[in-house]
Amino acid sequence: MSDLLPVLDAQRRLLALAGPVEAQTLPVSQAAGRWLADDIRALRTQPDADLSAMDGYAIRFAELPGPWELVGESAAGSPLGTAIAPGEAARIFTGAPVPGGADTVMVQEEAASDGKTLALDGEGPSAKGANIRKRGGDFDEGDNLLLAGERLSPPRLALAIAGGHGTLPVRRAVHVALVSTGDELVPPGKPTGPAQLPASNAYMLAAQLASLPVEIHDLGIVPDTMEALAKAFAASSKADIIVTIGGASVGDHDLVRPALEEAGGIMEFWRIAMKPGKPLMAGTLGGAVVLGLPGNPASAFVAAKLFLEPLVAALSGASHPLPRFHTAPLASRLPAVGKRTEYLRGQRVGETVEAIPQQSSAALAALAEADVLICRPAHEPAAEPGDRVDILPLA
Ligand SMILES: Nc1nc2c(c(=O)[nH]1)N[C@H]1C(S)=C(S)[C@@H](COP(=O)(O)OP(=O)(O)OC[C@H]3O[C@@H](n4cnc5c(N)ncnc54)[C@H](O)[C@@H]3O)O[C@H]1N2
Ligand code: MOO
Repeated sequence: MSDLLPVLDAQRRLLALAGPVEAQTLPVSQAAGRWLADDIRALRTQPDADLSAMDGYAIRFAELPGPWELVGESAAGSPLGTAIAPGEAARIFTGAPVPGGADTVMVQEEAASDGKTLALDGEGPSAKGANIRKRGGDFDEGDNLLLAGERLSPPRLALAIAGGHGTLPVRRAVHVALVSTGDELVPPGKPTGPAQLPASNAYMLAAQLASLPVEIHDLGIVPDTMEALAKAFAASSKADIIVTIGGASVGDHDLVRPALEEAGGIMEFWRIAMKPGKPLMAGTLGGAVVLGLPGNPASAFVAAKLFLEPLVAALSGASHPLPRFHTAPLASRLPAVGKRTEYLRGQRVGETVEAIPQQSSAALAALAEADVLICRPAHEPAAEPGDRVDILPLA
């Protein structure tokens, strides 16, 4: 077991195997969720004028409590056009430019007006400039709004558009080939004999990647023969990432590593100090990164969370591709950890978390119940109720 690679070392070695895919320019309507390939500067100032933050009246603060003569209105998109003179006020709406001469907006709830004249009817604005969003209060033209390597979250996408951009430089979608290996596997919905089971992992992995910018090529089920695996590798050689599922361990039918080498690929590392997911393998084949995931469903899921999702993010240009752990207090005791870091399938109980009793890496029913992974580093002593543990929320 001494040759098992610590998880963080393995993650770093994996992410070092390939750089980001090429950049492309996409219309903003297609750029959500992509990672930026360049910094984004503001092409305009926002707001580009002093705007009213409320519905009310534009006045001079020094003239409070009025009365004023009403001389017109300023609405969002159609400004008053002239400045107000002393003794004058203008009707104004949220988002409308404040007319010249005015320096304050009085909210309509604190005003009395017959449409021609206006007077204070309440406390009134507390200071000069009240209820006005100053020009450039959000950002100024030329400001650096976003950095290369940041992901276009919904607010960041909106910020880039507000900054004047109609297209954005992003990384293209990452092409991921999925290869399910095993003579026992049967396509979904087909009858199974006692020695068979439905091939579920590729669908789980595709769903795990669904929120990332990927194009999935599912090569289906490949029998446990060198020829079949060699054909699958050849068919997926244009992918950025080739994911094999199963056949990663040490049995006589675990052929992924020899088949990769036979196909001209290079194995970079194999076997990680993690539970589940130990037999994970990484390598390269031409320009593709090959990730060999274990076949057990919980092993494949956890290995994909810790390795495949970060690899996709790194190839997509992410500056911080590794998952971010949180902490939560334990609801119940956990035993001391052995030589492999454990990723326990867990559930939230109020503010606390607890491990599901069934931790077999073959148990899909238990995996499907989990809403967190509880991370317990190798060699940690037992943890008591209330102790904080690292968790990775699952959607
Ligand atoms: N002597 C040893 N045996 C095993 C070791 C070891 O170190 N020494 N490691 C064990 C661990 S840990 C794991 S995890 C498994 C992983 O083995 P493989 O990656 O070779 O996976 P398979 O044997 O092909 O399959 C394991 C299990 O998962 C099922 N499976 C496979 N593919 C799918 C799929 N696409 N969808 C659903 N289920 C799938 C398969 O039928 C098996 O039941 O090895 C241990 N053995
Ligand atoms: O690593 Mo295996 O994934 O422990 O069952």
